[in-house]
Amino acid sequence: MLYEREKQVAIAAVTTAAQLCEQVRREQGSLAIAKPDRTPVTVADFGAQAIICQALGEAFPNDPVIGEEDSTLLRTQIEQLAQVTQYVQAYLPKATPESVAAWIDRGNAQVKSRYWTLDPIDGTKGYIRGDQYAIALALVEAGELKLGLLGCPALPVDLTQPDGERGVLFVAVRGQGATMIPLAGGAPRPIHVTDASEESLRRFARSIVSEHSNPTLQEAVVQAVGLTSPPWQLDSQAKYGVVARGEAALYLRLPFPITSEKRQNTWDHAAGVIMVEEAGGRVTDMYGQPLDFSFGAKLVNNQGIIASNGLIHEAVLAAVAQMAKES
Ligand SMILES: Nc1ncnc2c1ncn2[C@@H]1O[C@H](COP(=O)(O)O)[C@@H](OP(=O)(O)O)[C@H]1O
Ligand SMILES: [Mg+2]
Ligand SMILES: [Mg+2]
Ligand SMILES: [Mg+2]
Repeated sequence: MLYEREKQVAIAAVTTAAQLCEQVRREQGSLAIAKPDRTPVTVADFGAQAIICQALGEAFPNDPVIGEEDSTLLRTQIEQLAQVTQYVQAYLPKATPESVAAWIDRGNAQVKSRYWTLDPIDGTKGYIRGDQYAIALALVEAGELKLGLLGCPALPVDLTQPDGERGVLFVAVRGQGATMIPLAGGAPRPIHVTDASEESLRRFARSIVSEHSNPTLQEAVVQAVGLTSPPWQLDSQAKYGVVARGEAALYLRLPFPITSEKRQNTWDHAAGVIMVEEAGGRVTDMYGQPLDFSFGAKLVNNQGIIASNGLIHEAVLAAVAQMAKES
């Protein structure tokens, strides 16, 4: 099978990173430090990036990784660097503060035709709050997504059973479909988007942090296309997983204001996009253009995200175009 080795290395690395994140959350709770842009980062973000970059570096030494974190801030925080090193040593006993910082910085490479993109914790604010987060890893070749993984340690296997089993790993390979595997171990199960024929599935997914998108406009759009059930509000790319496995018909992430020039980070979307596509859905920007992953860190050619079951995509695009004209 194509990408079999990449898939196995990535599954092992993301699973290990998920264990590290859960252990740090149990032991450190909401502890975080602020980055220069004032967004939070934790010992677990750094530890997960170190674990995954080390594994990718060993298996695919020529592949660059474009990751969210770097070691600049961590190198000035001796205590936190020591803690990250200690957590990483549970899996890599020879790790030192210097090697941990170097593994983290493997995630700041220059983009090449083939590259990996990594968000060691997507939804850090959710992670700190005790809610959803995802470890997101994807492989891009010549601008096309080939492999995507979303480790979601806190996501219920079934969203309607919030007290049931938690912890899933979503895996998608181009042309081979999307699957969900219990993080505790078990067989992969194929997943598919919903046909949204049942009232209960006429739901959409949105961020909890309202500043990350445009909730007012999004509400108007979903009303216009008849997604009248209350939304799933989730941090992180778990939203893409929920669309891919058919629990929501749509994930909308429209910019605020709608004319904003800000661009999305590649690592906030790559793994989620291939998950929805391989589950039978469709993902475009708010103008209906495919997302262009050929640039590296930013989706410079795209604005806004629409990830749907495919069936309602054109109706959503039309509603967004109408709202954008009016606003
Ligand atoms: N003003 C903004 N607009 C859009 N995305 C933003 C944003 N500020 C932060 N983000 C991104 O939103 C991500 C979380 O998204 P969500 O709201 O879906 O959970 C963050 O990922 P990290 O948590 O990895 O930093 C961050 O990259
Ligand atoms: Mg992110
Ligand atoms: Mg992150
Ligand atoms: Mg962040």
